[in-house]
Parts: sequence; C-alpha cells; structure tokens
Amino acid sequence: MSKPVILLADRLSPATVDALGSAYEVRHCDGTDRAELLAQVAAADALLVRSATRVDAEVIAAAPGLKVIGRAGVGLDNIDVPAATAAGVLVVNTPTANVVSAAELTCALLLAVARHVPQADATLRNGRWERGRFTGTELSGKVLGVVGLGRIGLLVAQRMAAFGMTVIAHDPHVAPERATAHGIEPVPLDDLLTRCDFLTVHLPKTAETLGLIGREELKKVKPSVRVVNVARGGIVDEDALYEALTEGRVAGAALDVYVTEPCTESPLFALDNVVATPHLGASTEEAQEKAGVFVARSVARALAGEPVAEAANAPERALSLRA
Ligand SMILES: NC(=O)C1=CN([C@@H]2O[C@H](COP(=O)(O)OP(=O)(O)OC[C@H]3O[C@@H](n4cnc5c(N)ncnc54)[C@H](O)[C@@H]3O)[C@@H](O)[C@H]2O)C=CC1
Ligand SMILES: O=C(O)CCC(=O)C(=O)O
Repeated sequence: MSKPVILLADRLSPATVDALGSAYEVRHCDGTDRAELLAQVAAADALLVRSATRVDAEVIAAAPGLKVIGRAGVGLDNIDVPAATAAGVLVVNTPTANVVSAAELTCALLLAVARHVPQADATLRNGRWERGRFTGTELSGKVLGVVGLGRIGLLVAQRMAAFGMTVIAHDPHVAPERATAHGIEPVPLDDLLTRCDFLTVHLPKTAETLGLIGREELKKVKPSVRVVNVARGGIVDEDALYEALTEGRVAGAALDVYVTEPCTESPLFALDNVVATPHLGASTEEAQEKAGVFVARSVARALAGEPVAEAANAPERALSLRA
C-alpha cells in the first residue's frame, strides 16, 4: 500500500522530516511557485507551510485528497481557513513554537530603533565615525504601549519591564486582571496612543486589526514615539506611518513585516529613522525546530484520525473531517 504523501511547500527545519518518520512519503516543492504548488498538491494528503506559501481556495480545490494543512508558526492569514473547513480539511498551527523568538526580535528592534544600531553600524562600515549623529534615547523610565496582550505581547512586556519600562496594554479580549497580575496597566487604545513612548503591536491580521494603527491613530501619538511591528504588515498602516515619520509626528519605526512580502522596495526603507528586517521574527534554530516538530506531530495525529488540540478549525470535528 502506498504511503500518505506529505508535501512541504516552504523551507522547514530538517527536524520536521525526522519527526514525521518513515510512515509517509515526504515531498518538497516551492510553494511560492504557483504552478508547481498546484501540480504537487494534487497528490498530497497533508500540506506543510510557513508564512510564504499562500494556501487559498484554489490550492485547496486542487487537492482532492488533502486532509490536513499544517502551519509551522502562529499566523494563519496565509491560509483560507473557511475554505479548508468547507472542504473538510483540518488546519493546524504551532501557537507556542516561535513566540519567544518573535518576542526577542521585538525587544531587539525596540533597542535598535532607540539607539540607531543598524544606521550607526552601516555608517561605520562606510568609513565614517559619526558619534554626534546617533544620539539615542533610553528605554528605562519610558512607557511601552503593547497592543495585543497575547503570548508574544506578554513576553515582550515582561522582558521590557526588566529594562525599567512602564508597560501599558490594550487588548479587549484579555481580562484586565490578567494584565495587572503581570504589572501591566490595561488601557483603552486612545489612552495607550497618547501615553506611550514606544508602541508595539502583537495582533493577528484580521479584518478588525488591519489598519488598526492608521492615520487617525498616528495623529494621537507623541512626536517622540517609536513604533514597532513584528506582527503583520498593514496592522500599522504603511502609508500613514511613512507620512507620520516624514512629517515628524513619529520619531522612528522598526518593521519586520510588510503588507506585501517579499518586500524589497518601500519608501520606508529610504528613511533614516526606520529599521527593517525581512520577516525574521521566527527565524531562529530553536523556533524552527519546535515549529517543525510540533507541526509534524499534529499532522501525524490528524492523518491517524486522532483529535488535534492545535487545530484552528473544527477541532471537535477532527475525526469526521476527510477520512
Ligand atoms: N514576525 C514574525 O515572524 C511573527 C509574527 N507573528 C504574528 O504575531 C501575531 C501575534 O502572535 P501571538 O501573540 O502568539 O498571538 P495570540 O493569539 O497569543 O495574541 C494575539 C492577541 O491579540 C489580541 N487582539 C485581537 N484583536 C485585537 C484588537 N483589535 N485589539 C487589541 N488586541 C487584539 C487577542 O485578544 C490576543 O490576546 C500572530 O498572529 C502573527 O501574525 C507571530 C510569530 C512570528
Ligand atoms: O517564519 C515564519 O514561518 C513566519 C512566522 C510567523 O510570522 C508566524 O508564525 O506567524
């Protein structure tokens, strides 16, 4: 009898294949090559991706034998979960695997934007010793505004509190007592905007969160504020941010994520007060190994018809999804 086919469409840690073991036929493809993905997924029982591969209704329709889509990471915005559910395909992610890495990158960007680290590094490598140009600002004693106090937001809050920051947070879905238990003051979004010296967003990309920090919101912040987005492009509106940065209404920004990815050209990249990384939040050995192993285990359980706790759709129906 032929083995179930598991298609890896993004570059996943080698630990993924090790964790899957020998019970499956593991195939690889470039999920950003649409034609290749559509051709390869036709024979797949399971499809494993990171954030680069777009798994939309067309991909799901092209895969009549597909039983489970495994997302090695947190965000599900590259997967059409309703289309998968309608087709009886389980979607599983790894909600905890990369959150420490994403939080640590956020802290790195907070420090980098406060102290102009990449700009100073680039200047020195170009033979210029410009100490006067790169006077920064301390984090200690400043207010950090966290929008989205989930797993990553809380990890960032805890770490930045150790730098002496006062942390305030806005998250309508988190009980205020949960915030205060961690020494974080829960506040309405408008209060957060007017009070914070550093603003960081840790939200999923949804219809509700897209543009949440937009033109109007950026009119309310202090001109000394630094904005960090390690969540998803567009949660902080890129055009509004560019305007605010160039008009001196925002002092700096650090971005890991962009509306369109890959993103190699943006007016934001031309600004001195912007630090930019190419969606590296989860790019550590530890996060990728965990994401690969966790997603492999969940996919194996799904293919065996067992319930999967990390299922993002209809977990209670896991056993009745495509047999
Ligand atoms: N740059 C990167 O490589 C990475 C980015 N991410 C992104 O970070 C996002 C957050 O991840 P986690 O903290 O693990 O998710 P989480 O689900 O633990 O937390 C998200 C929080 O956002 C809150 N939220 C939702 N709508 C909101 C709104 N309108 N206003 C305020 N709060 C709202 C939720 O209540 C929840 O507490 C992911 O969805 C993903 O898009 C995650 C991992 C790596
Ligand atoms: O590197 C990746 O796989 C993307 C990580 C990410 O953005 C997420 O897990 O939501």
